[in-house]
Amino acid sequence: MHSSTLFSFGARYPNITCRVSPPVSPPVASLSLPSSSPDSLACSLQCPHFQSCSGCTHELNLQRPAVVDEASGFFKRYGVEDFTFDSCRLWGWRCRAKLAVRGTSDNALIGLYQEGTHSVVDIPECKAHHPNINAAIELLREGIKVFDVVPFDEDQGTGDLRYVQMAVTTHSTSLRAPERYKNGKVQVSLVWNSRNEKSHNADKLQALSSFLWRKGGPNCKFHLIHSVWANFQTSTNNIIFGNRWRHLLGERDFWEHVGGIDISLDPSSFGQANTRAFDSLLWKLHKYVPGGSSVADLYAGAGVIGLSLATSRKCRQEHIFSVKCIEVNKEARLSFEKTIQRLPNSLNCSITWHHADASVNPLSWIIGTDVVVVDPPRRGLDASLRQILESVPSIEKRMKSSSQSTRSNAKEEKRPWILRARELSVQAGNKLTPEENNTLPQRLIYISCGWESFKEDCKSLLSSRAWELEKAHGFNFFPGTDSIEVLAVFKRRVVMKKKKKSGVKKVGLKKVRAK
Ligand SMILES: C[S@@+](CC[C@H](N)C(=O)[O-])C[C@H]1O[C@@H](n2cnc3c(N)ncnc32)[C@H](O)[C@@H]1O
Repeated sequence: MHSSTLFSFGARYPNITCRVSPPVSPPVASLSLPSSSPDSLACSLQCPHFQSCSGCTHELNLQRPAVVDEASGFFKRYGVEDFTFDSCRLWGWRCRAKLAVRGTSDNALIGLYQEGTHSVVDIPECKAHHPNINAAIELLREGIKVFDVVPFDEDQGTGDLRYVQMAVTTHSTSLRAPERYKNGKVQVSLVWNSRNEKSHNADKLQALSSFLWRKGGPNCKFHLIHSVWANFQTSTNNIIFGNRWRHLLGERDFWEHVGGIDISLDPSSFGQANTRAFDSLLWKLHKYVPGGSSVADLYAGAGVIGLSLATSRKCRQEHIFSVKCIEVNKEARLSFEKTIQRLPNSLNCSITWHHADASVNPLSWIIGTDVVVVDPPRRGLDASLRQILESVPSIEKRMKSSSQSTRSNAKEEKRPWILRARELSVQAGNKLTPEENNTLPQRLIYISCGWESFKEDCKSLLSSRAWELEKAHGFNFFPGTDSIEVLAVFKRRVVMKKKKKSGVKKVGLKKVRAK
């Protein structure tokens, strides 16, 4: 029997309830719905901006993007028969949005680019956004008008406000659990077209942020705004954020609760847009990391995956666990440092975060671990890391045959990038970093938001014969698109030892016979 998931969403959304049966058995393909079936209409986007906005590409069957069938077939070919897909929340799932601000102060356009253009489409009724993001956008629009804030003009490089990032926190322990999601509060980051807060248009920035706080802050009937930040960016390229951030109003720290831990996310660090789906993925992930493992979390961001694993119950029972997080964006360190302050004191585990590029000498990060978790950007694994993962059996063989341990090599480490990464590391947990040993991972967990690059990486890893696929799960991280998040579990391939040709015995036998 299939278990069912019930979806519904609040007042601003079409009053639709959609019942979905996750395909466990019979196989996924046989459960796919024809595109015109009543179910596919029931789970349709119903967004007035569909087609003009580039955010969503698929209007029907939100509960089951077409790529799920492809993924199911792909995994089946590689031996995983029981691929599962978690449909998650279908509307109002996006808790983090970066939106361009263009047009005029009287008629500001706040939204995404039209596909293939630099024309911004206003999306006040976006069905993917958490409803409070839409409410905050309306407040912002009003403020832009009242204070004559000039939206950015890309051609001229003029104007005040370039982009806005809206991030929703649903972590409010003063509310009952079912109330928390819909009462999420919005952290607003205004990307201001100036070098700093002393520029000529700074008074408008102050006025706009005070307006947002006055109209949406804690003294309002509905407390909508969590905080207001400014980011200063004057560059002419397409990079959204500049390097300078200023906290203007409201709470400085932004907390969310996923995978069993409170996580702090600064506006400058990477955060998953679909908070609830990410939570489901993390709980599933816990199952695949045995207690007592040493884990490398590569492409770690603020270390959410590694820290969630470190606090999983298994770890606390077994008391031997280490987690190394490797991340190239140094801004994420601050969020990691705040998050570890809320971890349980009793955590008997070594946890480190390293500011490093996982593609540079990747062996140094995976050596001494049992489990490697990778969560790369959409483009997939860096080639150097993939090659090292594929060479794990031969490296292991070489290490076994060599009497010199890599640990003694590590003592004399002189490579500047490794030394720099060690200097910039942060340590947490009651345990000191365990002595490095020469173990190499037995399990690889690949979390992917880029299906096409994942397929290539997966085929390459499997054809190296170092790994085999054990399990695979999909999560509906981006309803309205044909993208999914994949959690794939690989284990080291067991190489059957060839039977020794018993040459000597045969010779012996022959000899016996000869006698
Ligand atoms: C998809 S995000 C995942 C972040 C984190 N695992 C999470 O769920 O919050 C990918 C992360 O990889 C980082 N990254 C990209 N290239 C990297 C590299 N070569 N080495 C280390 N980190 C990298 C990015 O800065 C980003 O934080």
